[in-house]
Amino acid sequence: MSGILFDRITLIGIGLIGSSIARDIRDKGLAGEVVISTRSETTLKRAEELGLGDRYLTSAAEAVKGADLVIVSVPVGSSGMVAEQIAPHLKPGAILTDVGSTKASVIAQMQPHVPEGVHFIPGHPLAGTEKSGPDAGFSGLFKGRWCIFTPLPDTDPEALSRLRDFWAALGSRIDEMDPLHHDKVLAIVSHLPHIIAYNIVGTADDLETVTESEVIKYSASGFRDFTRLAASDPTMWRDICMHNKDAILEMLARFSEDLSSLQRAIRWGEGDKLFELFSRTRTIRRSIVEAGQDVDAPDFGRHALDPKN
Ligand SMILES: NC(=O)C1=CN([C@@H]2O[C@H](COP(=O)(O)OP(=O)(O)OC[C@H]3O[C@@H](n4cnc5c(N)ncnc54)[C@H](O)[C@@H]3O)[C@@H](O)[C@H]2O)C=CC1
Ligand SMILES: O=C(O)C(=O)Cc1ccc(O)cc1
Repeated sequence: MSGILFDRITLIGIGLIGSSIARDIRDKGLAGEVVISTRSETTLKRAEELGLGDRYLTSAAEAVKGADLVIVSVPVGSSGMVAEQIAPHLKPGAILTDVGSTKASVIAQMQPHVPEGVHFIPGHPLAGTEKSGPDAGFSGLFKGRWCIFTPLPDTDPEALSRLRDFWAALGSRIDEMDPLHHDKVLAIVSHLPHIIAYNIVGTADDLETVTESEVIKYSASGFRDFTRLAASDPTMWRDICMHNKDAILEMLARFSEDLSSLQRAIRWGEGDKLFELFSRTRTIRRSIVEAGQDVDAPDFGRHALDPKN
């Protein structure tokens, strides 16, 4: 138990991320009241069955009334529409935040709707899995993981400090970044790996000389890791690709160049070149493990690797 940080918290979108936040709020007693809104009746009903909040509404506009903290957890392509719906109903002094995987586009979509007196602080917890929906969430998802804020230049320090306290109560480590820089960093560490995974699994699926049953049967190798990422939600990843287009294309150009160089080294039997690259990348992995950011870190890794998930 951490104690009440906000009298009323409204969660818009109750999928993997929204429901994980809801579970932590409930378990740690961080809010006087939790109001949940999502546009699908079925998802809302499921959230109620799971006991994720105190009140459940399909209308986001109704749900934000009187809320001290509003957290938008919807696919990034829907953030502008949600902001437009809720804007006239936000309480003066309220904090409005999001969890979207891209930041410059979310800011461009949401900020024009945010009324004077409401503190809009964009955020992104770097924690998740390939699952989606309210059943996929779990408490402790954010423990030991980074949460990056990309505050706007005139952000109220008091509001920022309250939001930092909230994410700290969920166990997150907190950083701040310029939105465009965030989008570049995430393009290489998160968006490209997913795109590469979608691509390699698609390539395997298209092969004429290797059957689908062979791919499934023998995939207990490197390929298996790619299939986990490639099982991620299509709506979410379509939106990320469309809303972080420039940074992703920049990283893909670099990636393709480096891949061509690797292809050339293999073609010409340049063993030393291959050995040098594979040794360099190995040290990156070691640094990640040493920093506690590998899959065996906190609850995230164990959950994601559990065959039931
Ligand atoms: N899945 C992950 O690993 C991570 C996702 N994110 C970001 O978090 C956000 C949510 O992702 P997930 O929870 O994984 O997705 P999800 O698919 O599990 O849940 C999305 C939720 O948004 C609702 N929704 C969709 N459009 C809506 C609208 N117009 N109005 C109201 N509700 C709407 C859906 O009904 C659902 O409840 C996305 O922006 C994603 O980029 C951030 C970190 C990690
Ligand atoms: O499942 C994985 O490996 C992830 O990388 C989850 C994830 C997806 C999107 C984000 O913006 C942050 C984390």
